[in-house]
Amino acid sequence: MAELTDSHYLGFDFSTQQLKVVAINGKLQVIYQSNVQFESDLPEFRTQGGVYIHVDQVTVTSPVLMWVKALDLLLEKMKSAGFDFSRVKAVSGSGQQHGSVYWKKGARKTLQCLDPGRYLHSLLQGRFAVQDSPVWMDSSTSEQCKSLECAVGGAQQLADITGSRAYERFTANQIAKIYQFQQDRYNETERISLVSSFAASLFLGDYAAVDYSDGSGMNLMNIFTKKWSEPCLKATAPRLAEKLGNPTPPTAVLGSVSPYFVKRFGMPEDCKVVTFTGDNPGSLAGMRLQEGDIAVSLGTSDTVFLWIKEPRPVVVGHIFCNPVDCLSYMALICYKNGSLTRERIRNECAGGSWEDFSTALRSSPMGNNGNIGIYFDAVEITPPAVGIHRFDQHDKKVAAFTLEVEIRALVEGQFLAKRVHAQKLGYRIIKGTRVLATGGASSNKDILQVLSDVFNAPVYTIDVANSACLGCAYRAVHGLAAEMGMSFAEAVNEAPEAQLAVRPTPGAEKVYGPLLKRYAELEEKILKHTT
Ligand SMILES: Nc1ncnc2c1ncn2[C@@H]1O[C@H](COP(=O)(O)OP(=O)(O)O)[C@@H](O)[C@H]1O
Ligand SMILES: O=C(CO)[C@@H](O)[C@H](O)COP(=O)(O)O
Repeated sequence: MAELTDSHYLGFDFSTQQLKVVAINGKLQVIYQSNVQFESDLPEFRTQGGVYIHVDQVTVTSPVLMWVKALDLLLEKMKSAGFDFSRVKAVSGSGQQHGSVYWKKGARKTLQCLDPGRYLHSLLQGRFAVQDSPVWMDSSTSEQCKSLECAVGGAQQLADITGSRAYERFTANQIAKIYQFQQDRYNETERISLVSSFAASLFLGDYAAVDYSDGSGMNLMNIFTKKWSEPCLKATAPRLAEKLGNPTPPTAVLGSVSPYFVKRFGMPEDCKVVTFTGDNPGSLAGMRLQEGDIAVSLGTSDTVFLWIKEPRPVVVGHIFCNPVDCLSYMALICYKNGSLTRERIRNECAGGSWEDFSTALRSSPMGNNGNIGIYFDAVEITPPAVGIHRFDQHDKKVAAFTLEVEIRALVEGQFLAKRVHAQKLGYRIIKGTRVLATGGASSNKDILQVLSDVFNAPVYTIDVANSACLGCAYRAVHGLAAEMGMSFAEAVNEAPEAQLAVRPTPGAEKVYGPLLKRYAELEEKILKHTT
């Protein structure tokens, strides 16, 4: 038993607004958590919530060195807090999906001989061909999307290969844009990483492979053969396969940590680096999602995801390889207007207070007296539309709502969209369905109550709001166990179960049934006017 509590496993998450870490012991108990906020802890990079929104409003990037410096800061913070690195048996992690990092020729050598007397950010300065990495919030690559779909015979054909039609934020389209507009930078690039494999490379002291699950968010990998698709590579940029390396199973042990971490932080020489993955796949692991459950992540982006066995890619949403079971898949729908839109409405309608935002939700009726709001501050992903759309009970467009109605309309509209789209993907809410909620906003019970009412299902949460970090700490444990043939479920069997947070209010289905139908029709109408 002592052996179990003595061993430590780390899970990192390089997400949009912050870098977070969770440490667990061999009994899967959380023993440490910390984070570094990009905007407030690293003000020298002058990001807004970790990103730069460019003047065209559609190009969105993050400075790659900020992520490196955040890791320096977080590790120093852990050291000052007395965290015992010498007990760490394995490290894994996740990153915001789709974002890409361009390592300059020669960077591999630098990674292989990092001087433990210096910070990573000073060692890696000048080692990137592109300083500002395109991230998932970018929607500037419509042209590249069109030509990728055209090259493989259409949107459905691309989905049949890669699990998704072409999306602006997907890495192939971002790489194509860099090749077309910054060819010298592309030519200077020795390796292209995802945010997840970039982070793994820092720990490994060498280029880390892209895993199947995060690799599914690139429009480049065949999700069935788990190899790069030749037609997609060819349509994106020349000599791309050699810059990507081969994809690897998410459970693979990549090697031991770089001597940098042994000498600087006292990690054991045989501490393993388990493949890093995307943050949503990481959350699937953290929530120990089971078939039949539906997960709703309320982070910077909102996402809905499911565990599926038989993938049937369509042109709505995405199919990714499953991060914990190579024979399964996960379906995912992503929304750009998540927490940032809730924050805007909180600031405008509740004086910047989540408490007052919650009071407004509690004091307004389910169904909002028939008022529906659709709030796309930025061009949405599902559906690709923009603007603020308010409708009264007769579906008549109105210019404004009262403050309380506006707050409820936003939250109800966001959850109606999720249920409508999940059902379009084939998901059915049945008796016994559990909604598992995670992400920053899942700490808000009043938001969860609306989620539970709209889905007419109980909502469960886990103790750690950052399920991606926790999931990656679990994945670190499993990485070692998988080498002995153990499944993920077996490896984390003892982990705490998700807890019931809220149950649906009686009568909810009667209220939201008709609203779901109206929401779907109104969204169709908006989309018709957009395209
Ligand atoms: N009490 C709350 N109610 C609603 N939203 C909240 C609350 N606390 C935090 N949040 C939201 O959580 C978001 C961050 O979520 P998180 O999952 O940590 O994001 P990411 O992983 O993308 O960095 C913030 O942008 C904030 O709007
Ligand atoms: O684009 C997607 C998923 O397809 C996003 O969900 C990103 O993975 C960003 O994650 P958060 O930082 O919002 O958790």
